[in-house]
Amino acid sequence: MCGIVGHVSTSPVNQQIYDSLLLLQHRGQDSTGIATIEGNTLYRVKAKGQVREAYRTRDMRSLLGEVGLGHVRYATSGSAKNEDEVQPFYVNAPYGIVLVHNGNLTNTRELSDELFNIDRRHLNSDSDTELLLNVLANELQNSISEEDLTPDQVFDAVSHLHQRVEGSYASIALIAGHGLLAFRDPFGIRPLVLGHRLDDNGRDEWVVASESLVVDAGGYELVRELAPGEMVFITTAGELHTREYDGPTRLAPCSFEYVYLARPDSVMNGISVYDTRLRMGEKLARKVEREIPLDEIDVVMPIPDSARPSAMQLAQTLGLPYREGFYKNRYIGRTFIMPGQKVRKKSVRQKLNALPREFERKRVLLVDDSIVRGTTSQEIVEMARQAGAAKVYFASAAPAVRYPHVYGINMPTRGELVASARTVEEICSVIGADALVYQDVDDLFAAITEGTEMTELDMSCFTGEYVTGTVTPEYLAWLERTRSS
Ligand SMILES: O=P(O)(O)OC[C@H]1O[C@H](OP(=O)(O)OP(=O)(O)O)[C@H](O)[C@@H]1O
Ligand SMILES: NC(=O)CC[C@H](N)C(=O)O
Ligand SMILES: [Mg+2]
Repeated sequence: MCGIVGHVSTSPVNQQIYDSLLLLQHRGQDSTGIATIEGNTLYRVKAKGQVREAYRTRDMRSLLGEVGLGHVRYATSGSAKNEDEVQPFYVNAPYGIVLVHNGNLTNTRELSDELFNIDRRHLNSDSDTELLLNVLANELQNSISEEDLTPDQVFDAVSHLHQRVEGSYASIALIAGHGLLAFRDPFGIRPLVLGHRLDDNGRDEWVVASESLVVDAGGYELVRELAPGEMVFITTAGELHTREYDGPTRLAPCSFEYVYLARPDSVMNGISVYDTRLRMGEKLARKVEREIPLDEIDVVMPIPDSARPSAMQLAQTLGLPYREGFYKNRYIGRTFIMPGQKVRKKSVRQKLNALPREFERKRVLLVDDSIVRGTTSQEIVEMARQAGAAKVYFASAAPAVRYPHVYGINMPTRGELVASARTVEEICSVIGADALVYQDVDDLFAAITEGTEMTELDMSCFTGEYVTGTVTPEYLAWLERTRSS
């Protein structure tokens, strides 16, 4: 899951994009890029690392114009180390297009073949985003008529793209001399919101972003979430055009956004991420109550940061004391989205430190939002014991992650998942806990959708059922052979 943002403004846009990217940093730490357009000229700066260290003043000054986009990357295709895959990607025809993408395409092999053998396009990286951009460029080239580019021609091109591309994609592109295009895949797997504000002279300004907190922080009004398959085109003059996709669509957003990826102060598909995490805590509390006698738990503790709302609510529901026993070094990023198991393992110890006073002779229930590779839970259980805990129980606000995630979260192989092919007892012994409680799949579904009209979620990493239906055992085996993280 990467973070993407696009701004159509009435004043220079470089600083606004930078500020928005800082707010989306939790969605990707591998690399970042910004592009702007002024007239027919495209400007672009890309760098590895996080937003704060990536851009210099002279880079920012070189980004001219009042329309632009930005990206923070968490690689799911190709490699985090490859500089050629840092987004935004660029093609020079038609017009000059740059594009950013959050998501992961699942028919990359077919697309590569078609683009090379039929469309005669040269691709120079292993990034699925380069494929997405080239499909867009090709379809745009085909839909342009004699007169200059119209929103309808742009929308026709995206409709054709929807027919060719499979997997997940929320995407923003700049078309030089024309405007900003945004679109969401027909299953709405990855998020994308639209915001609006008026400048001091009453002129329209727009923002499109992965999360609503960017809209709030920039002083915009949230217009709405883009519908599955929907396309938005905003001209450089700030005129908004939208079109629904007339092919088949279904809203099945990624449940992992609510569990871990998104910031709790964002609202996704009309659902507050914070509220869902509270409800996860409530439902998990009921399960804990059924599995561990409550008089055997002295204290409930969160694994900072993401588990805090769930742990707090769990403690309150059970009437147990809530304590913070682990302290976090705020200068270390999120460990799960770091590339490579060695660096992830080392970072957990650097990131979290146990406060012995909270552990000595206590029977503690540790709560995390999820257990994926088990990197965090193994280290944490050991740290709790070293700090003097008498018993260490562990509860996960998400169900067991047993299957690869192929829609934009980097867990492509079963082998790396601690819960794959293991029973709960076996996982408990791997992480070294005295008891382990997982949220039930139905309870997670209810925690996210309760009180809403949402009927479907992508929960594939918990259930093995992939919403796009194109993820075959052969594809998963190929993914395992070609990608390990
Ligand atoms: O089982 P694992 O493979 O270790 O993955 C799961 C852990 O990784 C994430 O934390 P992370 O440190 O990335 O971010 P956070 O500070 O937002 O909780 C998540 O919140 C879990 O704690
Ligand atoms: N996490 C994402 O959204 C990744 C986007 C794209 N697949 C990449 O690897 O760069
Ligand atoms: Mg965590």
